This record gives sequence, C-alpha cells and structure tokens, in this order.
Amino acid sequence: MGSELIYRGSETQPSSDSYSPKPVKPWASVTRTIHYLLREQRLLFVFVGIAIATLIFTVFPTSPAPYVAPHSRFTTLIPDSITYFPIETQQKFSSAHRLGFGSANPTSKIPLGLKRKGLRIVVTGGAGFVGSHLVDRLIARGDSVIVVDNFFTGRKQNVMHHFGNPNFELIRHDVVEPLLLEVDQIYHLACPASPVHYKFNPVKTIKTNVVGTLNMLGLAKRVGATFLLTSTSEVYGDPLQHPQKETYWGNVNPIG
Ligand SMILES: O=C(O)[C@H]1O[C@H](OP(=O)(O)OP(=O)(O)OC[C@H]2O[C@@H](n3ccc(=O)[nH]c3=O)[C@H](O)[C@@H]2O)[C@H](O)[C@@H](O)[C@@H]1O
Repeated sequence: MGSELIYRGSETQPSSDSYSPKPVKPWASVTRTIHYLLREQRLLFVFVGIAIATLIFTVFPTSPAPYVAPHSRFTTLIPDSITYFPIETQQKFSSAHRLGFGSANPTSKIPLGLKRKGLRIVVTGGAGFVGSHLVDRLIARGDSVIVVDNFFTGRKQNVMHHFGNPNFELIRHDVVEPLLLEVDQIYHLACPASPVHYKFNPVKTIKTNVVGTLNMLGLAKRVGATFLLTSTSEVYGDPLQHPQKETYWGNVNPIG
C-alpha cells in the first residue's frame, strides 16, 4: 500500500512552469457593479426611490413646529398642529400674529428632513421679569426648560401658562443650596435685582451671588453644560446719563 502511494506520487506532475493564473482585470469590480445595477431595472428603482424621498422632504420640509405658550409675551405664529391644547384653544390662538423677535419657524435653519434636537435648559430666577420672558422664548423654540426659583421676588404667575406642558418644570429651590440636574445649558439669573430687594438682606444677596453662582458653575462643570451669567450695568461704572439709552455704553464697551 505504502509503495503504491509512493509510486503514484512519483507519477508525472504538472510542472510549475505550465501554471499561468488568469490575468487580473482592473475594472472587473466596477463593471460587475454596473452590470448588476443595469440588470432587472434596478437602476430605475433607485431613481424612483430618490424621487419619492425628494417629494416627501419637499412637502414636509421641517420638523413639527414646537409648542407655543398661549399667553407668551413674545408671541409667535402658532401652528395648527399644536398638540398641547384642546381644539378650541388651538383655534383661538391659531390666528395670532408674530410680534416678538425670532422667526415664525425657529427650526427653519435645520436642514430638510432633520428634526432640531431640543435642549435641556435650566433657568435660575426663571419666575422673575427677565427670566420668565427668556423661558417663554426657549419653550417656543422647542427646548425643555426647568425653572429654579425661590420666589423671593419672582411670581408663579409669570410662568404658570406653561403648567401642563411636558417641556416645562418648576422647582422651588434656593441656588445657595447645591442642586444636581442633567442639562445642556444653564442660564443663571437668580438674584434680587432692584436696590430695595438686594439691600433687604445684603449678606444673603452676597451669598446668592457668590455661593449660588459657584453652585451653578459646579453643576455646569459636572454635567458639561454651557453657562450664561447675567450681571448688572453697575459693572460699567457710574453712568453719565440717566436713564441710560441702549446707545450709552458707560465706561466699557459691552460688546468688546
Ligand atoms: O434689570 C432690569 O432691567 C430688570 O430687573 C428686574 O428683573 P429681573 O432681573 O428679572 O429681576 P427679578 O424679576 O427680581 O427676577 C429675579 C428672580 O430671581 C429669583 N431669585 C432671587 C433671589 C434668590 O436668592 N433666588 C432666586 O431664585 C427671584 O425670585 C426672581 O424670580 C426687575 O424686576 C425689572 O423690572 C427690571 O427691568
């Protein structure tokens, strides 16, 4: 048996010189792909798919319009597709005119077919004068807003038109105490603003400004949020004009 195997092994073998591999065609994969596409009208189906997608993105160009508060002081054009209120409320406000800053469709800069990602934002002092207007604007833009306020000077009435909106939360909290929230942006407005209020308890005012701001900066650092701190025109020195006009910049140019 062994000798048989040895014998067969010594039979004439094809010499390595006679082997010649097939020549490699450089465009083989490309031509194969083209042939694949041309067969069975596949290319036609691709074009039809593109045409349908283009039609859909043209008819529905942007994401659904965001919630607009009915009593928002920065009124924006309220879309018919509003879903947070009963039909009669929608009809009541659907003819509202746009008066405030910003465009009727704040998502208009988003590329076709892409939905703008709403941000999670905390507004400290959001129940105050400036803060509540900011909250209206952010909600109208489609963001989720958490108002943190101790109601020292702010009022619940300033934000109560957002109650029931899933994009809105109100927390009674003093920023002097730490607070952990998962947010993308922090607007820090919590502070007694007018002299009669900040002189009421100067030590508490300093605590709010220093400890409160440190707490909010710590939160920003911890969750990687961007931070906006509102300050006072006092930082520009004693004004030479009173009341100050928008064109008066004091001792410093606030825009650099
Ligand atoms: O500087 C201005 O031009 C404006 O200043 C204030 O507006 P604002 O800065 O929004 O001050 P507040 O309305 O008093 O709002 C401050 C908010 O911070 C809150 N706050 C204050 C102190 C504190 O320790 N924690 C806290 O959450 C208050 O409750 C309030 O909601 C006046 O109310 C406006 O009339 C004025 O036009």
